[in-house]
Amino acid sequence: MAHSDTPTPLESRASGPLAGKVRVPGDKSISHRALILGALAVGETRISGLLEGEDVLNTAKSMRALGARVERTGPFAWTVSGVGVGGFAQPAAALDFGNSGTGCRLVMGAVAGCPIAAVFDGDASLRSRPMRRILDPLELMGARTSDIGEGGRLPLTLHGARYPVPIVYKTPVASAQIKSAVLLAGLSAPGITTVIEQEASRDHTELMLKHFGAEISSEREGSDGRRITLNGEPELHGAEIVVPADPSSAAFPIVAALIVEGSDVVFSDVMTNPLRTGLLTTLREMGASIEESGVRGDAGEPMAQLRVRASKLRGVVVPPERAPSMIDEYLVLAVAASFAEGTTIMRGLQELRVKESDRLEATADMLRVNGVKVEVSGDDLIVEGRGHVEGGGLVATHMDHRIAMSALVMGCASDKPVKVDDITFIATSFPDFIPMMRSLGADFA
Ligand SMILES: O=C(O)C1=C[C@@H](OP(=O)(O)O)[C@@H](O)[C@H](O)C1
Ligand SMILES: C=C(OP(=O)(O)O)C(=O)O
Repeated sequence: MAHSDTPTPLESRASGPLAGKVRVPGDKSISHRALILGALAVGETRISGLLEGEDVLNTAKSMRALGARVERTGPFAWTVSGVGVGGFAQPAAALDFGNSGTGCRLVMGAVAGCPIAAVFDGDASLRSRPMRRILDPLELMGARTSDIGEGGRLPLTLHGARYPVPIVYKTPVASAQIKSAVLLAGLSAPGITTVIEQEASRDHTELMLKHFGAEISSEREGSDGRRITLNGEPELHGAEIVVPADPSSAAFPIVAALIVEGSDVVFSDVMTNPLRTGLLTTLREMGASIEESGVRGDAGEPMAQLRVRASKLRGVVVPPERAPSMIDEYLVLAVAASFAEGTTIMRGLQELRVKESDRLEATADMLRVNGVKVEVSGDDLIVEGRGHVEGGGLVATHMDHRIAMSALVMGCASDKPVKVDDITFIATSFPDFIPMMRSLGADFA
């Protein structure tokens, strides 16, 4: 683990209006994929705006361990010289993905198509997360596992397939990590690999594979789903990647700006891929003032400038089919809902239970210790907003960056300060969160 193992607490107190213009760090999903596809391509990939958070740095290390040349050439600027599809070398030591589900699961897919064996491991949070959902399809494609933890968990050894077979795979849950693992393994399989999802999940892997020269197409399946087909054994060519700002990171200062009276904050280059904008849709339904301008695109990924002004929010019902497009944003949405007038019901949140922590319970606890009335009913989260939050609680972050950031955002506008027990995991996805929030006017001490 790169960060200190000693927990570092922090307190967030009500501040004056937040104001300024910021660019939050590069998108985490796109950053992982740029490194992995760069490593599987022939030639050089130049990445600008890479997220230099611990999750992504662990993926960079794993790509080096698998034989790619990965170099940092300047702030957020990286080059990768790849080994070609199927060309990974046997790593000398275990691959440690720290806290990162995405890094671990996508690299499992990439390794599954190469005739090598690699040990996958991570921290206590990652060791508690389910891996069967990834291993099941990879085994159908010819990979095998040994020395595997109880219940199909880390650590485990993955033996890639010598002759990978293409499959048609229907994902059991909407998960871009499962879809991406199958597609990355499918790169080494002769013929067509198909992934069918009942509800579309983020499509960054598909867009980036196309950008690197793969033949991949996607059509609608049912009302919300997709059928993705990939032609195996392509030659991927090194590419230029500009990583837009991460909407899942922007979510924290966006909610802070909405709840702190008088705030007016501008966010540049925020990725607005429609499969990631469920939070913006929901906040607008709640009455949030979020103006979008200067929409443009790069390699199929749209981005825009967002201007967010403090707003009176009201409770809403968030339908379950919206979950894939805002799966990492429910924690901070629950904070916004606590400051709204009226009840917010968020439906269909079962996937929150298998993230860095059980986010359904941890979110409810975070609100409860700060005096908010909240209920978990099956897989739904119900928050009673009263227009203000009492605060005064100590929030347990459970090795989860998004709990830590959500609680600190809550303290920006609560009546009494909110304290978190440990901020160290924020470095996994948003290393500059604390200085950036302070630059906008937040009072963290
Ligand atoms: O593919 C990705 O980059 C991600 C997919 C999501 O996970 P699931 O695929 O498990 O839903 C999300 O929670 C994670 O932060 C990033
Ligand atoms: C769920 C998350 O990430 P991962 O699955 O990559 O650990 C997250 O960043 O909220």
